[in-house]
Amino acid sequence: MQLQLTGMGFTHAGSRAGLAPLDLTIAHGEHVAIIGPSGAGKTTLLRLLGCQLKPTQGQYLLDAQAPWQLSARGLRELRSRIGLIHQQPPLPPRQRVISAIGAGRLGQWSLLHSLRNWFSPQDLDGPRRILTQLDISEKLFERCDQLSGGQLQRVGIARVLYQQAQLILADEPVSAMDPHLAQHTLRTLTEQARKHSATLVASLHNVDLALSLFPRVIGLRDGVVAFDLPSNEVSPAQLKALYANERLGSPVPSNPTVIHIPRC
Ligand SMILES: Nc1ncnc2c1ncn2[C@@H]1O[C@H](COP(=O)(O)OP(=O)(O)OP(=O)(O)O)[C@@H](O)[C@H]1O
Repeated sequence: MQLQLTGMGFTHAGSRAGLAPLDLTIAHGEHVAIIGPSGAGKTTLLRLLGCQLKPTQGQYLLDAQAPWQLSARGLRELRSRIGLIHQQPPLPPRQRVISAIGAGRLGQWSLLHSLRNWFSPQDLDGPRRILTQLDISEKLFERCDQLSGGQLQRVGIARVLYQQAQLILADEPVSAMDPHLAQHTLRTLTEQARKHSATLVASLHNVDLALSLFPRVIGLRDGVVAFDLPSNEVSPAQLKALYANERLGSPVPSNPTVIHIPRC
């Protein structure tokens, strides 16, 4: 999907925080990482892109359609093409992993097929294949509340990959994983998104992963775009300025890329 923002901004109700008006175009199939300090507006931007929040200013077009001018049914159809990956996937605790992944296609199935799937999962191979790619296939029949945070995050990713979303919006998708697992998982996500020509926008606190796995990186600070560059053009000085924290003094490392993960 293609995303086009023109002077699009957002202010949270009862607060002055949000997102300053911005112009941004993300091409069909493009992969973009959003980085920036806590409170910069990364989640707010992703929620706007996913049509969960309505902009308070400007225009947002998704594949040349204005989502908020669509009928309720049109908006539902549009949302069914968007896959949201949450830092803490909102999966029912007692639900089995197989059902949680299958639910990714609920918006595409008939009522009858959904009901059948509710009682007995109709497709085992698809979810199992994706879980294998994410190195967690042994959890196919486990309950979601028996998984660790990192395992649950992988189930959330598997659900969106199974959905075959055309736009994937990932908010800190690997934050609960150790560095090597985070790299493997994010690499799998980007490879699968590329294979299906899905547009991918992900917020990440791990700058190394953002720079190594995403060709374009947007730095956000205080609701304002600080830079929007090819990842190989982002300089240490720009990263240092992005994460500078005047209130906490100077914990900013001279080289802010904290975890060094080999690029394979
Ligand atoms: N529902 C809300 N009502 C009022 N203000 C909000 C709301 N949600 C977020 N904010 C404010 O909007 C700003 C941006 O928040 P947001 O969650 O988008 O930041 P973030 O970059 O995702 O942060 P983090 O990295 O900590 O997740 C913050 O100042 C936050 O306090």
